[in-house]
Amino acid sequence: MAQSYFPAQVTSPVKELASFAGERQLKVEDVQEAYIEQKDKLIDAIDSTKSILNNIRIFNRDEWVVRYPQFNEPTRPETTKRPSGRRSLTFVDDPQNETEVVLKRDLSHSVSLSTVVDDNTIPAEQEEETLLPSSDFHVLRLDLKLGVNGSATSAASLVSQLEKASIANLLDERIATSLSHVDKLRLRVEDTSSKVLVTGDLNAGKSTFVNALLRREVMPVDQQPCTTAFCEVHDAAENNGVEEVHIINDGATYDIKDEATYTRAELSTLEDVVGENESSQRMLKIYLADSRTPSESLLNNGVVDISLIDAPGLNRDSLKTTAVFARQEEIDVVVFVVSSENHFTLSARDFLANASKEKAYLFIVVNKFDQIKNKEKCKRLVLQQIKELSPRTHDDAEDLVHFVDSASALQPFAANPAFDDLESSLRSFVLVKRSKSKLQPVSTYLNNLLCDIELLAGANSIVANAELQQAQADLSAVKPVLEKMKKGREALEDSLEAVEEEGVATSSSKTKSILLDALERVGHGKLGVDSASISMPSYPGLLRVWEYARDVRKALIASLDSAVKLAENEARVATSAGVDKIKNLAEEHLPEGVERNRRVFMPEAMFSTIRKNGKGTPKRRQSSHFTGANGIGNAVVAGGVVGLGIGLAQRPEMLETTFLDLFDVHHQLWVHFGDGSSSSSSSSKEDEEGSATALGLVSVGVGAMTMFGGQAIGAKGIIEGIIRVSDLFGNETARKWVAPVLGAVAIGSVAYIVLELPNSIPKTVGRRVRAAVVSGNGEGEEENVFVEGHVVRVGKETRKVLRLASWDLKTRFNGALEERAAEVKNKEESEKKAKRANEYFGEVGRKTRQIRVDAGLGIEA
Ligand SMILES: Nc1nc2c(ncn2[C@@H]2O[C@H](COP(=O)(O)OP(=O)(O)OP(=O)(O)O)[C@@H](O)[C@H]2O)c(=O)[nH]1
Repeated sequence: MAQSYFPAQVTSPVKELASFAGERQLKVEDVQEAYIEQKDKLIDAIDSTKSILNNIRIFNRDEWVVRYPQFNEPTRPETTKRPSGRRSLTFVDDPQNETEVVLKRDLSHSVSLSTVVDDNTIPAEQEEETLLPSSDFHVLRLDLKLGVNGSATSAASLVSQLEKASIANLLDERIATSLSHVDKLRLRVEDTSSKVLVTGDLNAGKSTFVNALLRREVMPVDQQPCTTAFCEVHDAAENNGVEEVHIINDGATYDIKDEATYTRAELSTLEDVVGENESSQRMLKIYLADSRTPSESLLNNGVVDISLIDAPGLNRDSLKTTAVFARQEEIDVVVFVVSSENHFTLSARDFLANASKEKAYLFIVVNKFDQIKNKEKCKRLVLQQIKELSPRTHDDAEDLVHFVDSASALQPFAANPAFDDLESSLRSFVLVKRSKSKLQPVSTYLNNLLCDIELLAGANSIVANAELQQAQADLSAVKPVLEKMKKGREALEDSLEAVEEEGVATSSSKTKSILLDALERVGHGKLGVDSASISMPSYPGLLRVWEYARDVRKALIASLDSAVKLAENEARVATSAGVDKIKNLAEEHLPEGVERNRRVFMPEAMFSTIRKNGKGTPKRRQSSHFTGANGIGNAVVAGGVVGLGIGLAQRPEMLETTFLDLFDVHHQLWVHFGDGSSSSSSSSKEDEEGSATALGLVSVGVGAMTMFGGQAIGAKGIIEGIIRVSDLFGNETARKWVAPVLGAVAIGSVAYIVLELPNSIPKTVGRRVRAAVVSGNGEGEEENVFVEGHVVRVGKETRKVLRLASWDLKTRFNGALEERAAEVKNKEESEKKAKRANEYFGEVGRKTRQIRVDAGLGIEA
């Protein structure tokens, strides 16, 4: 079949000619059809390949850094159970990361690449197969040489040192080069021109033969050897249908569009032109209109634009030029004309010997056969000579050696089957030759290129798939964490707020109850708290009543301070509990891998406003409730506490003992002569009960007398007492009784007072101490500044600590949340990218294979 003109593989010239012999019976039309079909397929394949390559470049630039794979011998020895062709696939930018693959060769010489699961127990047939055409690159290979001391190290060792992006750039450049080559190939495939060089001995009838092929007497024919110019005959269609001669100017490269490169001449003047250029081996372009149908015409055959070159006859001068000419790549076929009368001359032998080395495609026309009488003998002799000169031509002599009479072929209506056979053979030969010389190299290059693309796509598919799986695995790990965090965020914030509020509430309420209780007790002359370190002084006797009052005051005040400390300790406990809760919340809400707050809460650092630096200079305290896990630094020294009545024992005014600590005149009067509305507190009620007798009153008046044993009392106090008493007894009757009554009362009172002092002093002092820390608002409403102040202070301190811990957790949580969100976003992008790349390369692989199938390149459908 015609198809066999285009075998998939390049065969040896001998085989080619043999195949040509087998196709002898083929009609020219079949050959033409097959040629056109193959040409169109190749053009389509070239266009599709170009589009794929351009697309890969864009994809490489915009979406995915295309990786360049390399295959090495396996690092592990192959087991007998394993299929052969095991290779380790690595990428040059990442040579350490090996993937084991199996390359299988099937009958169509394709190679399959199997992704191998590392587990040896998995049977080979379960392996997922990706068809790949080859194990190595042909066209897209990055052939880099690195010269070290004159020796080149392997390309692989160089590229492995390169960055992923650099390799992608190198690959891009390689693709660009390949694309421009493909463009050239396209031009080559599209170029339908084919040159047939007609040469031979002097006067062998070359011009006559060319004229016979053209069925026109165009080339000058002479008995004398004359032609020295190379006359290249083209279809006039190439010259806008105009028949004329273009004489190429000396030194110019002919370009039909550039008139400066040639001189025009009328076709009718060709003989003269040839004559004029006899001495110079000039090149003439002759444009001829061939009126015959494409199936008849050689020049205008509808498939290939054949141009015939009538070369000068071979002699010592022209031999070299013609030989060089014949070697040119654009010469598809050399037709050698030999006169049957003369056989092969020395020059002819020389030329043929060389040409058969260079060009296997020789077509031999033994001309002037009509002149030979003993035709068989002649044939035998000529073939014998051909056998010696070009055995391959001799092997295919039936097609390649023709014995004709060119002169008679020009005669109209004269049957010339030998010449017709020659012409038909020549046309087929030109086409077959053309497909070999033009289409086959293009097919081979394109096939190699497509195999490379397929390999590249397959390897990148593997990477993309691995990255996709990695991204999906990462996502399935990190996404639920993010979701949980997002969902838990509000709950965490609420919990933190609750912990803070609860801590503050507990601290505050404890403080309030402890201090109220303590105040209550102090108000009754008892120690605010039971403390081993504080005790009420024992009564030292009347004469040291002043010291007693002072010691009682000290003790009571100290007990209040102690109560404050107790409250603070309770707050510490509550705060610690809160901090622990926050820690638990951290465990509950912070994802793994997020560093927990490693600072340790130091409850003792609470309620200290000053810490000392190394030099002992007081310094404002910063957030030092927490210290580093190592405990270094941040040591907090509980220092003096000031403000809000804190550290009462250190406030001199609180420790000042006055006369009123012994006899609280104001209190007594207020109790008895006040408006009675001061019973808001239970303590004042008790005061009332305890002193609602005249004795209390009298004690005011005479109490001053007891002072002599102690500190001096101001005269004001005494006079005040006397005046009050005299006021009471202002009338006559009273005056009469006053002395004895007064005397009796005084004696009784003094006795009572003296006896009562150990009890009354603590109460008086306690009441006064209480009153000093609890201030009234002037409207009878008592505002417990002491308690409220401490409640606020303790609450604030608790809140400060808990808020700091909450803030820390929130910051960590939000940081971790943002990190996870960014990670998820990142992984989602990777997933998308890998997915897209996986699909893309899969599609490239499929398309590439389809192109090869469609163009009949290497693989069958
Ligand atoms: N009888 C006969 N004469 C031929 C045949 N072919 C050519 N001639 C004659 O041979 C002579 C030379 O023919 P050309 O065609 O000029 O030969 P050529 O090889 O072109 O000559 P150069 O280019 O000068 O070497 C002419 O007189 C032709 O008529 C043929 O087949 N039979």
